[in-house]
Amino acid sequence: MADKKWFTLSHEEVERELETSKQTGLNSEAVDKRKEEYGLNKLPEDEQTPEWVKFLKQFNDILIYILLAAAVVTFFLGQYIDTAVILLVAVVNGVIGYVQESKAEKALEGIKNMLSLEAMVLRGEQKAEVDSIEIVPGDIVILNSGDKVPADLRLFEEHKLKVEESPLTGESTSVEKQTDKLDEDTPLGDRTNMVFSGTTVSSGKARGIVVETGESTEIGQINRSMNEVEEIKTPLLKQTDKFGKTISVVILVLAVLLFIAGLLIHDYEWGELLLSVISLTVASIPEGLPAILTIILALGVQSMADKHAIMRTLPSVETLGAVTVICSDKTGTLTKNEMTVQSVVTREKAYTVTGLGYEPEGKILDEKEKAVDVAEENDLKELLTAAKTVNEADIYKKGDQWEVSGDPTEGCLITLAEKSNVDIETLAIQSKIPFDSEYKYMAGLVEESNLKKIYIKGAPDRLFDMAGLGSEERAYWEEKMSERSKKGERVLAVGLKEVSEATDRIGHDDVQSGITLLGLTGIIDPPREEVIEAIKVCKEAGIQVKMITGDHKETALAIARELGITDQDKVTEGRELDELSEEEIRSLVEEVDVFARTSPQNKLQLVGALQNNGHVSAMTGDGVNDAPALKRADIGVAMGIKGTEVAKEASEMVLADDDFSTIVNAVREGRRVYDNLKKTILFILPTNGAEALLVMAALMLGIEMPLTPVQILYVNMITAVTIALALAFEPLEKGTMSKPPRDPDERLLSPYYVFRIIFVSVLIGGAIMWINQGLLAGYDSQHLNTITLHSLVFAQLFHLFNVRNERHFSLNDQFFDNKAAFLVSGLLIVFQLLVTYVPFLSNALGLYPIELNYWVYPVLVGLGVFVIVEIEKFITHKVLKKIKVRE
Ligand SMILES: Nc1ncnc2c1ncn2[C@@H]1O[C@H](COP(=O)(O)OP(=O)(O)OP(=O)(O)O)[C@@H](O)[C@H]1O
Ligand SMILES: [Ca+2]
Repeated sequence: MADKKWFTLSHEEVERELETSKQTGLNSEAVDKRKEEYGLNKLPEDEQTPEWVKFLKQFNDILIYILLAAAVVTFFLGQYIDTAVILLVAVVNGVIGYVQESKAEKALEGIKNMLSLEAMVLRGEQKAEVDSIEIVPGDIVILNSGDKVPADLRLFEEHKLKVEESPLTGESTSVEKQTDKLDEDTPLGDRTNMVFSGTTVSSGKARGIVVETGESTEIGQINRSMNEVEEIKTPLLKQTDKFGKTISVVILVLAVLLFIAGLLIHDYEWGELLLSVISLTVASIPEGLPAILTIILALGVQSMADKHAIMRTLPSVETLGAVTVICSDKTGTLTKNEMTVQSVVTREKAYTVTGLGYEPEGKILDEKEKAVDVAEENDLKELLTAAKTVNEADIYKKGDQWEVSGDPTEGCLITLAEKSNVDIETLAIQSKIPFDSEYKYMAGLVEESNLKKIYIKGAPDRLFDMAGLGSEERAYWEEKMSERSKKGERVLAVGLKEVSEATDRIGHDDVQSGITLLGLTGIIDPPREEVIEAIKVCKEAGIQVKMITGDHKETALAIARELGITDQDKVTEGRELDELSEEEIRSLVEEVDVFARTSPQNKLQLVGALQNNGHVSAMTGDGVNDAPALKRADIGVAMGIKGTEVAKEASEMVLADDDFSTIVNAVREGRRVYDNLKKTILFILPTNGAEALLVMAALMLGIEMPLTPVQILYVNMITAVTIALALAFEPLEKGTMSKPPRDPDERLLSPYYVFRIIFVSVLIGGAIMWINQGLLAGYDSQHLNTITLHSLVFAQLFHLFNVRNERHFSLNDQFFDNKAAFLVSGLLIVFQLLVTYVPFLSNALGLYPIELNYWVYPVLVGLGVFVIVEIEKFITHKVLKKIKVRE
């Protein structure tokens, strides 16, 4: 169908052509049939990189090049076993890297599926949310502000629709749309009666008939994928990449120098010398490190997803751990978004309402607690009619639970109307002003017994202005509003305006004056209990929490105080921000925690100011106009439930449950992942350091090599791949969440860490030298090699338990929490026994099946390393603390 010019047809013709109905949509049989005929509504997957290319890519690494060069050299020296083992290591390393990368990719893929695009369609007379890949030609799609257009549509109904078509045309300004047919030669950018798959609705709403799906859509023909695949490399991994390159250069230079020194000082035979230098090179390369780091990140993303925080990019996992301020919406994030109207005030009377939740059971009582007859209360009756009419929500029973579809603020008004003892009418709306958080009200034009009027509901302060109240009247309403807001209730005002009979369209200009207030409704929205705890956690962790809400300042403050966000009375309104200079906002934002009546632009001002103050900010948002602030924030957080597609796309993280505590949990997870990445590096590098020292010492002293290249490779692989993996499962250290966030510019390897790596390398290397040259001097090389290998492995095994805790080792429950640490320790010991006593393996590695008493040495080296490093940690922390105190 792709060559059909749908825009040249009237929408009635399109309707006939596609055998559908604008009123009822397709029925399920038709949908099933068309799915078979046209296939799913998706673009072909991106040209997949073949698996073998992905595998070969693993070898495209300078460290591996060095290994391969070593293999070539050993081959020409006739050391075929060495060649084979070096090649084997390169291959094993490639396989591991490949498997890890596929795993990470799968995890991201799964998470992407969790974010699949939904679309609202009309099917069999019912509105329904469906996965957008299920959409077929002829479907009637309903678009709202913030939606992503799921297929190419021919519009037949629109209200102020504006669409951003940059994915298609490259133009970032929004295009206005209409529904009439167009000339055949209209270019793509001007086909205003169509909307195209992949573009987004920036404002307004519309309905259209699906004319093209999948590959036949315009975007499908351009063949650009809708979701670009995220890069797997994160800033941290890039940092380690660079680090790897630096190390390689250092190693190569060292190797050359050593080779020359060896020739000059000891006049070794050059072949033998070359072998030793190769040992050094191989020893110093941390082959397994990159793979381990990737898997730690991928596991982190996975565990965040399990906790309802869906990360859209891998680097954000690291950024999360550095967050210093969280800016949150109020409604639905800090509160439950379960609205109940508890009171109504009109010009003359005040009423209370019984019942909780959306269940339409309860009574409207007067001041004497007597059920009122709504038929006799004119203002109340009209208020209920207006509230029910200018309303797009619905309540329905699901099991024994009453639920709301649409905006809960509107749903509770339906429930209120249902509690009336007389039937409240829903009038037909002839023209409407949809709700927009910029304007904070919503209105509809209705006609009742030949009288035209506008019903309006929205923020009281806005409606007061429109009503042009006298000072006495204003004082009356302000007091009624304030009474309720101070209790944390959300107050909504309802009003009307009579208009001339000729009016058939309304806009914002028509409601700026002449409104008659019918009354106010006081709505409770209880805070989420778990948020109180989450906010305490933030405060302890040095993370500031700011409430940025569209609600009234007294309501905002009451809720903020209840949740513990602030204990002061400071609150700033959006319009006050508009008056301030950037400098002033920067200092204000450090002092005020509650911002009320804000517009989406205010959010952008606030993130900007926070960032200029050096903060790393997380910012929540749900609407289209929140997108700029979400993009600007270091971690944009979109709501999974009430958020729009545009908001999700602009953000780094999506909250599956819209809950503030989920953000805090994600930050905690971010800190854990970052700590474990650091610990892994701290753990792995001393293996290489110690080996390099041993090889260098042997060369310089002119003694026999303590390990063969094969043995060195074995040690590197076994420590990196088995023991280090345990660190991925290390729980968050106690006390991490009572420390301030890390400096975002902090280097992965702090000077202290560099010291620690050198210290432990020297410790292990020194201990082994002492055994070889002192205690067991004169023993045959097979014994010595075997004991050296076991000593290295045992030293690292014990060292793992040093690294698990930043401060000092203790036998708390956390120690036992990481089952993986014990599992790998057990496995490692079994491995060591196998390679020593199974003849086939010990031959391959060149090990000697040592007598039992020799095991004393490796165990003592391990224990010694453990104790000394613990002492070093203890002293260092004392010293560091002193330095800090003095500062
Ligand atoms: N459906 C609605 N119809 C009319 N007015 C509304 C509606 N929803 C909200 N309002 C009014 O607009 C104000 C701002 O609403 P908005 O959705 O921007 O923020 P919010 O939901 O109150 O708070 P938050 O930004 O914390 O989620 C509300 O305080 C209310 O007075
Ligand atoms: Ca909001």
